Amino acid sequence: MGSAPATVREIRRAQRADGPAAVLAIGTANPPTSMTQDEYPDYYFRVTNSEHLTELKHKLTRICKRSGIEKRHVHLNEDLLAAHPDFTDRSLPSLDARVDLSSAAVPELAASAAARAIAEWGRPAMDITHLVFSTYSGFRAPSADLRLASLLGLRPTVNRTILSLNGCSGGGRALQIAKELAENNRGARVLVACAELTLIAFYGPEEEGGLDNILGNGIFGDGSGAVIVGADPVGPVERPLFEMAFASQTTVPDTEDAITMQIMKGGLDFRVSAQVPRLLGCNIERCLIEAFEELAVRAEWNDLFYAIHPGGRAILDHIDGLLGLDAGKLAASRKVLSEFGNMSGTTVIFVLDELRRQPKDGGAPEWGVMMAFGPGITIETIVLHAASSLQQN
Ligand SMILES: CC(C)(COP(=O)(O)OP(=O)(O)OC[C@H]1O[C@@H](n2cnc3c(N)ncnc32)[C@H](O)[C@@H]1OP(=O)(O)O)[C@@H](O)C(=O)NCCC(=O)NCCSC(=O)/C=C/c1ccc(O)cc1
Repeated sequence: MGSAPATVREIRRAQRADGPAAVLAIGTANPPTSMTQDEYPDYYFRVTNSEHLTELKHKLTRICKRSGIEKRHVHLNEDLLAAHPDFTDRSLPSLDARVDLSSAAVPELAASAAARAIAEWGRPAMDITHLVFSTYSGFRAPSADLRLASLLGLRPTVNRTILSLNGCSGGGRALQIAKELAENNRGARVLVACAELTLIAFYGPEEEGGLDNILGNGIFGDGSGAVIVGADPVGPVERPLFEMAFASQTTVPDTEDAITMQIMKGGLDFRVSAQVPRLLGCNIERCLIEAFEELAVRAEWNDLFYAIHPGGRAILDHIDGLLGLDAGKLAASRKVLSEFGNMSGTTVIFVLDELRRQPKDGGAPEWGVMMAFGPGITIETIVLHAASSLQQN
């Protein structure tokens, strides 16, 4: 006589993880070419044959000086640009060539970051059950996620999801999806990969308007970040870094036009309102209050650690001021901004990586928050709990 068959509810309970999803490993990568902010305006106006647009060059110089950025990495170097001179003029139909270049380069860059994350994780790539890939630079199917799975030797049954055009909130969204997958599938190990290449949106300055393009050229850079997410870590191999205690997405009302992206024949066209730092500033604290109320955790803003997407220096300044943060609270975000610029959705993964490396003189906060912002305006919030190994580090 066998035992009574399990109910669907019992089967479902057994399928779920016991513990919360946790960040188990992080890897990052950048293209080898880098440029300092001091040299960028001369470079940009020279390679786009636009030296005569002196007012715009002065504006880009002012933005570079005020950006809080020292250097950025780019895939589209001078040699590649010489082979694709039409990229400098967005009225020309250059989209095909841009898609060719990014379809090849995005998975390669993501594979570099993911290989580092997998090496740190300590388990074979074949143990990855799910892949969530976010990019604004890929417009082809099969997509960059399939190529990445092949480059890494993932199992043929890996569950793939690709997110496109989430912009700067892409990393935050991908991590939230990974949390859901890990907590709802016992034993799941989710690889989150983000890779962003500005070559899809690079073009020369325009005499009429085009200030969004000048802003973009002053602050955006290329990079890739990868994270392994899983619940119920298998010791001693798996060492959790951050547990993901709560996640939410908020759309700021009436801000659909504040950040927009659209694919055009000449590449990706983007618009960024000068009001973005203020609009975010007005809504950040409400997201934090709601998140910590859900958890019933009493939080003083200065008692938390922060992994904030450094969309621009002015955004970090607004958040610092509105939350009344002590000096250095946003140090990880500012350091990543300084060394790499705004790498859109992937940046927040660099910030998490920086955060876990920072010295914790005299102990570190137990609770913290990751926030990323993108078109919508969308605010992705994840409340993090530092694993014990990190608090003592
Ligand atoms: C570093 C900035 C740009 C300047 O610093 P500042 O302290 O405001 O300094 P100033 O007030 O002196 O401003 C310098 C100049 O920058 C100009 N500026 C100030 N924001 C602006 C503005 N959104 N537009 C175009 N001029 C501006 C500003 O008008 C001014 O021009 P001028 O008076 O002629 O010197 C700062 O304003 C800042 O960090 N802004 C936040 C930028 C921001 O909104 N980032 C998040 C959204 S970005 C996004 O969604 C990306 C999409 C994306 C798209 C394509 C990709 O390839 C990749 C990604």
